[in-house]
This record gives sequence, C-alpha cells and structure tokens, in this order.
Amino acid sequence: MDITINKQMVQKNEKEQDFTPVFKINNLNLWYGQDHALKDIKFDIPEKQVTAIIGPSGCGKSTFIKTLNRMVEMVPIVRMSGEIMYRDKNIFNPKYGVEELRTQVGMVFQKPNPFPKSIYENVAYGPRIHGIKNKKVLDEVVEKSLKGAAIWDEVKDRLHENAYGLSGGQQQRLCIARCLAIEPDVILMDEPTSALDPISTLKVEELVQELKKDYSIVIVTHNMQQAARISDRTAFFLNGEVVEYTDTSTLFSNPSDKRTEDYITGRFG
Ligand SMILES: Nc1ncnc2c1ncn2[C@@H]1O[C@H](COP(=O)(O)OP(=O)(O)OP(=O)(O)O)[C@@H](O)[C@H]1O
Repeated sequence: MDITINKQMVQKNEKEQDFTPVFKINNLNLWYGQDHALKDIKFDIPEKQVTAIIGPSGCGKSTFIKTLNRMVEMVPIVRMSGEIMYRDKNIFNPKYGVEELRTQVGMVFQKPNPFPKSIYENVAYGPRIHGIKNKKVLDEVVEKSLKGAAIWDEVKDRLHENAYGLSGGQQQRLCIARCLAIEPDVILMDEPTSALDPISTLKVEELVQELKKDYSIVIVTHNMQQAARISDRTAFFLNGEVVEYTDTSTLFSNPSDKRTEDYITGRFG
C-alpha cells in the first residue's frame, strides 16, 4: 500500500515537473517601504502554457506579475531580494537591459490603453521603434498581428481610423495585437477582461487559448471560473505567499491546502 502511494506521488511529481520553464522564480521577496508584499515566492512558469495567478484582493497578484517585466521597479519605494531567471538569465542582473526584457516579455493591462492614434499606427508603433521603416514590411506586421489577435476582420477596412472609435473589447484585442507586433516570447496579462462585457471576455478567452500555441502566457484574474476555463496551471496567492501551485484541474478539483479549498469554495475572498 505504502509503495503504491509513493509510486503515485513520484508519478505526480514527475508530471508536475514535466515542462520547460520560461521563468524560474527563486525566493523572491518584495517590500513597498515596510509592507512585505511578496514573501519567498518560488515556482517555475512553463513555456507555451497559460499560468493563472488567483487570490483575494491585495494578496500580491499584480505586484507579482509586474516583477516579471520589472515594471514594479517604477514604484520608488520598492525593494526586492531573490532571483527571477528568464530563460536562464537573471533579470535583475544590471547587464540585462530592461528594454531587452520588455521586448521579450510583453504586457496587456486591465483597462485597454490604446494610443490616441490610428489602429494601424497603434500596431506599427513598436516595430517602428525597433527600426522597421519599410512600409511593405510594416503593413505585413500590422496585418499579421491583427490577425493573431483575432480582430483583423473587424478593422481591416478602417485601419486609419482612430483606435478610440473601437469598442472596449476591440480596444483590448488591439492592445494584444500591439503586444504581438514586437514578437514577444511571453505575454503578461493583468486582469485583461475585468473591464469587458461577457461577449468580449469570451473572445479574449478564446484568443488566449489560440495564443498559447506560440506564446507563454501569465494571467492575473479575479475570476476563478476564468482561471479554470483557460489556464493549464494555477498559483493561489494569499497575503503575499504562494499557498498552492499545480495544474489547474488538480487545484480546483482536489486542492491540497485547506486555505485553497476555502477560497475556491467561496468561504472567503
Ligand atoms: N504602489 C504601491 N505602493 C505601496 N503599496 C502598494 C503599491 N501597490 C500595491 N501595494 C500593496 O501591496 C499589496 C499587494 O497589492 P497588489 O495590488 O499586488 O495585490 P492584488 O492581489 O493585485 O490586488 P487586487 O486584486 O485588488 O488588484 C497590498 O497590500 C497593496 O496595498
């Protein structure tokens, strides 16, 4: 009997390790002044899968995702310790430029934030900054990115109209296209559907499923059903700690920690 359990546990552990990590987070701590917002975070994020970050308000979800592209450092009172390896490079190494990191690790925010420019210029902006000047090449990048974000058919006849004329859901998919245009490796999404109606939310969720074929995705969500629907792995955060991190179906059907069970069954949060 014991042997069977041990064998099952080994198989489960092997299954859990069975991915190529895009990020390895080791003993990450973060303080806002005296407030210890992230505590000894340690887990690996797989490539070409969707990783959901869930937990109650104030548990550190947004803070965590913003460490992955070092955006959190824009807050002056932030202090950090520990290590984040992105494809075997330590992102806190001063030799690793933040621009290079953010080219590889794109981000989509809670509220769609297009530039006050045309649909075309929103998508062409990043490639232009990266030195692409040729109109034909830019046209191709814009089309490919808009197709990749499942919005091409809706905007192909109005590419030179202002992006503010799009609906909220279209603006969010435009922001995803803008992110794709710089050919990232990872896409961070911080509650990307919380400002959207149910139909637009569904479109973005379907899009995330498509995008994971080519990109590694980390998504913060308040919505547990969304995490269960679209993610492969889920990390449950509480008070700045990772309580449980495992494949999504296990976390929602058979959580190993009582606090996870209480949260997913709605006892708090
Ligand atoms: N810019 C900041 N300055 C000081 N403290 C901050 C700052 N941003 C976040 N915090 C604190 O860090 C902790 C974690 O906040 P964070 O926004 O990461 O949580 P969250 O889980 O994303 O919350 P929510 O679901 O409400 O967005 C909270 O105690 C918050 O007050």
